[in-house]
Amino acid sequence: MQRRHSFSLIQNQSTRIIVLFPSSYHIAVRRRVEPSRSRGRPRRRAHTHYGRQGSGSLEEKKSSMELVGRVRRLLTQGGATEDSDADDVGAPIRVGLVGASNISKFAMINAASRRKDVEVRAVATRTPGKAREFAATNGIPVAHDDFASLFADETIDAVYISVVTEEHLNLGLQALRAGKHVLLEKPLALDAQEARELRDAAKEHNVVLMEAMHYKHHPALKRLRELVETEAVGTVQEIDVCFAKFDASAWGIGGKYTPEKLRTKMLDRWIYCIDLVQLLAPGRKVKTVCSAEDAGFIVRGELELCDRDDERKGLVRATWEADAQTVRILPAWVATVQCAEGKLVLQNFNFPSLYHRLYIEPTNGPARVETHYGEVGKTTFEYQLDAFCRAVRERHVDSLVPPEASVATLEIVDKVRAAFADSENERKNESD
Ligand SMILES: NC(=O)C1=CN([C@@H]2O[C@H](COP(=O)(O)OP(=O)(O)OC[C@H]3O[C@@H](n4cnc5c(N)ncnc54)[C@H](OP(=O)(O)O)[C@@H]3O)[C@@H](O)[C@H]2O)C=CC1
Ligand SMILES: O=C1OC[C@@H](O)[C@H](O)[C@H]1O
Repeated sequence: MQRRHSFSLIQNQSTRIIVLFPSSYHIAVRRRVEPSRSRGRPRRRAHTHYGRQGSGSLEEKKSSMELVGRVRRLLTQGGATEDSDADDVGAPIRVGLVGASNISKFAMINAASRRKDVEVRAVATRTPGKAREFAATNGIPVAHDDFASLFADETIDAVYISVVTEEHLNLGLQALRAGKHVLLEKPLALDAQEARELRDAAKEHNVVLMEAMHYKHHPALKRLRELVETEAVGTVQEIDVCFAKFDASAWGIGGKYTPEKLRTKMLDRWIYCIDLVQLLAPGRKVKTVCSAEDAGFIVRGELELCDRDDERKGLVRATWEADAQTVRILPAWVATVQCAEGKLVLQNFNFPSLYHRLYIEPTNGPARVETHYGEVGKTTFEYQLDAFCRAVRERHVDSLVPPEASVATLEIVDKVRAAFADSENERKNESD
């Protein structure tokens, strides 16, 4: 294949070349990483994936316009169409926002505006006045200056919590105990024990608890799972996930994180890597954390996953890396699944509704590329809201996102954290 590089960056100690050509969705990522300190083996293969070639054709222009339409749909409110959701499901679900966050605009306000069966009725913030301002800007009828009065509001059926992760347990428990259904931003909690407490409270109060892992509900992810499950290119051998996005604060722009804050900030990104590994290798348990390294804005890990019943059968190696420090124009959110008879690559697994490419590359056969946008432009958050509404109406959370899955993911996170500590100690000992 002929390569066209429109933009490239060579960056940082771990050698990374990023090539981007957003107007034609041409994103290439090449990574070459030094051998792992702990095992002396290369942590990653270098790999490159190129989208469609060329630019300027009618088809290119059409797809650029489609991209613009998808971005607009994410950023704006819109009316419910005639055939949009459940007219006959009875009264709308009345939602309260816990936190006046940016993400709540996309994940709840804009998503709800496109359906008739959800009403965003109230918002609460801890900072007096902020809720009123947010309500006025976003057309929300009720504003509360504290969370307790939102939880006590009997006109609210469900809440969407999108405040800092450190507060998920506290506010999640208050909401569940008040009998509200809860859509709780990812990561569900800081660790597995907190997640278990939330899961148990939801059960006790017979309400729905769903983690807002929006990406999972998109058709592109469903297709990737189907290809894995049907062994389209053989059994899974290795899963490699990269979640990388520039963060200004990593460079001291717009405020610096404290070391504590940095840890949760990065967890809020690398949780996706572990979550995706879980999604693609369901029912497996972590046999070993081969290596794990937390270097602030770059967090890496390597796991061995084994079948629950038979450790010799189907060992899968999973590697992942989250990076907020590399300068990049577009995020690199890439999942690579190496199978016995080929490879599957999903570019932009995190926001597939904006753009994505799914590469299917059999070892002995022609490679192909697929896209799965589902309903034109429908965002990952709209798919997520479909699932949440279904869960509320049926009192049953989708098999993609039950609280057990969040607990299982955080159990792996806890193991990885323990390995971080080991690798830090190892490094200290080496330098002494
Ligand atoms: N699904 C997705 O794509 C995304 C999800 N997220 C998730 O959303 C959540 C919030 O993200 P983040 O970027 O940290 O949001 P922000 O730092 O923007 O905070 C959002 C809200 O949190 C409130 N807040 C901050 N600290 C506290 C506290 N101690 N107690 C109560 N409220 C508090 C802020 O209130 P105030 O203004 O009054 O300080 C603000 O309303 C996280 O769980 C994150 O993982 C974030 C981005 C994207
Ligand atoms: O959930 C997220 O996805 C997008 C990221 O930019 C953000 O930091 C994270 O919270």
